[in-house]
Amino acid sequence: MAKPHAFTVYYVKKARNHRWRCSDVTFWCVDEQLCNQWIQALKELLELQKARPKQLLVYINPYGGKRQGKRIYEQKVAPLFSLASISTDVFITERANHAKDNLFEVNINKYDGVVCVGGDGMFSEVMHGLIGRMQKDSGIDQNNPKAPLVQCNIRIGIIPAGSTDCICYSTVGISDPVTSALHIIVGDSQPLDVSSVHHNNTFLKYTVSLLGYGFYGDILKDSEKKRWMGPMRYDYSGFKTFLSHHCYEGTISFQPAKHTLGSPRDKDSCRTGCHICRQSEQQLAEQRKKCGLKHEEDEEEWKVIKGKFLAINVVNMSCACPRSPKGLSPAAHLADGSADLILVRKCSRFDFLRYLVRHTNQDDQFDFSFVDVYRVKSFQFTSKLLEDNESDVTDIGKKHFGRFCRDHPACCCNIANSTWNCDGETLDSSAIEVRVHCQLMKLFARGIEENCKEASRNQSRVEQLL
Ligand SMILES: Nc1ncnc2c1ncn2[C@@H]1O[C@H](COP(=O)(O)OP(=O)(O)OP(=O)(O)O)[C@@H](O)[C@H]1O
Ligand SMILES: CCCCCCCCCCCCC/C=C/[C@@H](O)[C@H](CO)NC(=O)CCCCC
Ligand SMILES: [Ca+2]
Repeated sequence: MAKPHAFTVYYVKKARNHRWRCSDVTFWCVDEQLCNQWIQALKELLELQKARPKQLLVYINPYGGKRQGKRIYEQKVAPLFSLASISTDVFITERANHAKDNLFEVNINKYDGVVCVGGDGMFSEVMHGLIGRMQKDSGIDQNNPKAPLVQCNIRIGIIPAGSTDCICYSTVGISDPVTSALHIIVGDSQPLDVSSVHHNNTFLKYTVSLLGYGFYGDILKDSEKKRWMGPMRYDYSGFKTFLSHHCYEGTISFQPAKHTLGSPRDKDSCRTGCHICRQSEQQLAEQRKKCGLKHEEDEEEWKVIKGKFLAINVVNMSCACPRSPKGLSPAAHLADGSADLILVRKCSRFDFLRYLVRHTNQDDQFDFSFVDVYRVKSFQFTSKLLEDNESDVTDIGKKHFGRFCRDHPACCCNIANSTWNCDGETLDSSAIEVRVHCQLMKLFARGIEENCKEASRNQSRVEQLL
C-alpha cells in the first residue's frame, strides 16, 4: 500500500493458569481520515474507563524473596505502565517499615492506588500504612478492638516478588508480575476482609492471610534467622519444625459466623464475582442497620475449646500459594466477613504428615479426627502458660518442671509459648483477640476466575484494550 496509515492496539490476552499477557495488533488503512476517526473513537472509549488508575504510588522492597524486586519492576512492569499512560512515583525502601511510615506523610489523595513490589510482608506493611492513615485521618482509635474501622478506598496492587506471595496467588490465581500489572492497568477491584489483632486493648496487627500459632509460628520464628537462604528458608525450617513436633496447650473462644451461607467444607471455592461474598456483606450491613450503634457481637454466643494443639490457624482467605495451590482452607472467601479457624490437635508425626501432604493433592485436609474447622467472625486465644501464671494457684513444681509437659515426660507438649505468624511477621503475644472486618480494603484484582476452557483455546480473543 502506498503511504498507509496505521495504529496499534495493545490488549490483554488470557493464557493458561490465570496468566495474562500483553499482546498487540496493528491496523493499516489507506484513508488517513478514517484512521484518525478510529484512533479518536478508541481514545474516547478508554477515557470512559473510570476505574483505571492514572497516578500510582509504587513501593519496592529490594530485599524481598530472591532480591529481584527492583529488576522485576523496571523490566516487566514499568514498560506496561508507561504504555497505558500511567504516571508513577517510585519509592525504593531502605529499611523495614519505611513504606508504612511514608504512607502517613504523603499526599495520598493525589493517587488512584498504591502498588507494592515484594512479598506478603511488604504487602502487610503497605496495608498497615493505608489502614492506619485512614483511621488516623478519621479520628478512629485503633487500640479499641470494637471500634468500627473506616474502609480504605485506595486500592493496593501487588507485584509479587517475595518468598510465598500467598496474597497475590490467592486473589489472582497465579503469582506473576506481568499478570498483576495488567490487573492494575485495567482497573480491577477486589474487596478484601481484614482481621484486627489486639491484646489487652492494645492494637497489635492486621492480618489478611494467615494468623498461625504452633507449627506456622515456629516455622517463621526459625526461618527469620535464615533470611540469607531466600525462599528456601521455609523448606529448611518447615522440615526442622515438623521433626520437632511441638504441641501447645491453651484455650480458644470464638463466635461462629452466622451471617454467611458458606461453610469451610464446601466443594466450591471463592471465584470472581462470588455470590457468597456479596450476600454475606449484605447480611452484615443489614444486621448493622438493625443494631445501630449497639455491638451486636456482644450478644452472640461464644464457643470455648481447651486442648493441646500442633497448629492453630486463622485464615481470612484460602492461603493458596505455589507450595499449596489449594491452600490451608480451600473454600475460604476473600470478602465474606469471616475467617476459617483450623485446629490441628495433638496427633502422631505420621498423622500430621498425612495432614500436610493433603495440602498438595486433591484429598480433603479436614477429613481427620484430629482436625476441626469452623467459620468464625471473632476469635480469642490464651496459652495455658499465661492462664497458669494469671491464676492464684502457686504450683511451684509446675513452674520449675522445664519446657515440657508435666503429665508425661515423653510428651511433645511444650510448656513454653509458641509465637504467632501474622502474614509472615512474628507476633509475640500469648493472648490475643481477633475480629474480622468485612471488606475493609480493596485490591487491584478480580479474584480467581473460573477456568474457562474456551478462553485458553481461543487465545486470540480481544479481552480488554490497553
Ligand atoms: N529495604 C528494606 N530492608 C529490609 N527490610 C525491608 C526493606 N523493605 C521492606 N522490608 C521488610 O522486609 C520484610 C519481608 O519482605 P517481603 O514480604 O517483601 O519478602 P519475603 O519475606 O521474602 O516474602 P513473603 O512475605 O512472601 O514470604 C517485610 O516485612 C518488610 O517490612
Ligand atoms: C511433605 C510435603 C508437605 C508440604 C506441606 C505444604 C503445606 C504448605 C502450606 C502453605 C501455607 C502458606 C500459608 C501462607 C503464609 C503467609 O502468610 C506467610 C507469609 O508469606 N508465609 C509463611 O509463613 C511461610 C510458610 C511456609 C510453610 C512451608
Ligand atoms: Ca473471609
